[in-house]
Amino acid sequence: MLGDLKREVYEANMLLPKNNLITFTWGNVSGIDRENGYIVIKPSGVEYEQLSPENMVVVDLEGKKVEGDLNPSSDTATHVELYKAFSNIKGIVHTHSPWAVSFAQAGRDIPAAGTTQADYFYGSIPVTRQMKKEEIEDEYEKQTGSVIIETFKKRQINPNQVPGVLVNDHGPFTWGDSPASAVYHAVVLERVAEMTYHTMQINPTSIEMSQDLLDKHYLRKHGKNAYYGQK
Ligand SMILES: O=C(CO)[C@@H](O)[C@@H](O)COP(=O)(O)O
Repeated sequence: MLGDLKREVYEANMLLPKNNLITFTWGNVSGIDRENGYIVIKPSGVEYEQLSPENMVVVDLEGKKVEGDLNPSSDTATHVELYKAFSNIKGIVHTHSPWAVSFAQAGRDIPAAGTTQADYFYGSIPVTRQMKKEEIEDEYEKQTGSVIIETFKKRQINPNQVPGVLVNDHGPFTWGDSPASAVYHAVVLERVAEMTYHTMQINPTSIEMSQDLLDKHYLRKHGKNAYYGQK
């Protein structure tokens, strides 16, 4: 079942170590078949060299395993919540990439400081609030998803325009219209976290880019009159 999606998700997982986003087994990619209501995700705690299309795990939209010998990623319930809430996304990535984690642990957004970020994220990459004791104790991974969704709702951020978040004290989640595009956004997020950290050292007081330049760069790639790249 879902052979093509398993291969796609496997290949997207393998892009994480290739792009230096992974230490040990600290990360995961999933993809969704929305027509049939199935999610394919990396197995939990398995070394990247041991992964294969065949050992990807299939779960339903309740996070229940429907195919696979191995346990699904420990973050499966977070992925499920995000797929349910953000109806356009088709791939999700979680990593512990160090620059993104640095902002998450500091409880700070990554502000939109320049065009590298503006090409992919239409504004700041938000950080969630800290999780409460009861959220940590009961259905922690599902509650992690809920706290992400709450952040986007409360701050009126469109997840199609800002395809990533920092979970406070934890790390980044990104998404996209395929598993590979979610990885692409994870790479961009890590690079802009590093650049922004350095920018903040040079100018600690004022680094936000102008709204005009943010609009120009985001919309020339993603607006209805987008013209960046080839047709
Ligand atoms: O945050 C954690 C573990 O604390 C996980 O995201 C990370 O190690 C990846 O776990 P999985 O191998 O996907 O279960």
